[in-house]
Amino acid sequence: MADEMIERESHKGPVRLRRGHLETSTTDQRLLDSRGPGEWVHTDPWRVLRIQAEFVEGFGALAELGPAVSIFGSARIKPDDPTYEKTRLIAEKLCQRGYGIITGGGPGVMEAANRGASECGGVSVGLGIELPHEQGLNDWVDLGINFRYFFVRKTMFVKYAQGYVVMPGGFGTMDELFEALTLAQTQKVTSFPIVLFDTAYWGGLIDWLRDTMLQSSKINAPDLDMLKLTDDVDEAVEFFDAVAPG
Ligand SMILES: C/C(=C\CNc1ncnc2c1ncn2[C@@H]1O[C@H](COP(=O)(O)O)[C@@H](O)[C@H]1O)CO
Repeated sequence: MADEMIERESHKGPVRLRRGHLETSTTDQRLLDSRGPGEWVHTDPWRVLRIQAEFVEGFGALAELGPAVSIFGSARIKPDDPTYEKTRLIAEKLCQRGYGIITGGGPGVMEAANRGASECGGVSVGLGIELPHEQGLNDWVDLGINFRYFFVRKTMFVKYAQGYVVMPGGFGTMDELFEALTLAQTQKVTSFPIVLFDTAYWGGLIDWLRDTMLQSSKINAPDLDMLKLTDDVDEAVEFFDAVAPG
């Protein structure tokens, strides 16, 4: 009888192992008994798990955030720059209207925005990013998460904000602005108001978008409708009334 010849068998989920396929140790034993070479932690499959873990941490920490506005702008301005005080004021006024403030958690405009929110007693979120020259989160972040991956962090800015305020800034700020414009244009997000604050700084860009990009049919007129260009703190804040909380 064939059955009599089978002395042992083991199961791995739906897989049945007999004779030469039988293993002499358990999965737990193999995990705990050996360290083995460590290069695999630098492989893409392992990175995928780290990326997944970052999404899980971010979604978990921000799930109950409530209405919020993300504020972007230069990491390089100092507190004596007039933009710093304007940013602080915008964050404070948004906070008084019930919005939490989300920033990149760094210095400059980010610090000013977190400061405005924190001093007003509101929700002050900083989504930091691991950089070669570590800056750490600014002192006014009350709920902070440090990300390894830019694209995971950028998902959080969009997902947990009802709109953006974009202060004068450089490449990082432009990246955040144009990602939101692209997501809205392709209808990946709906109703996403964006304030561009400081007409002297952003006016040239708006002119170019309208006179060159739109004029040569690379975008459509409604693509520009969600942008509000202003120098006025109250006007900037009131622009979000269309999506006001409560
Ligand atoms: C270069 C300096 C600090 C870098 N620290 C940053 N920390 C957090 N987030 C940052 C940092 N630098 C850029 N960002 C992101 O991009 C936007 C600002 O970039 P820009 O090029 O200055 O416009 C900002 O909104 C962040 O999300 C200064 O010592």
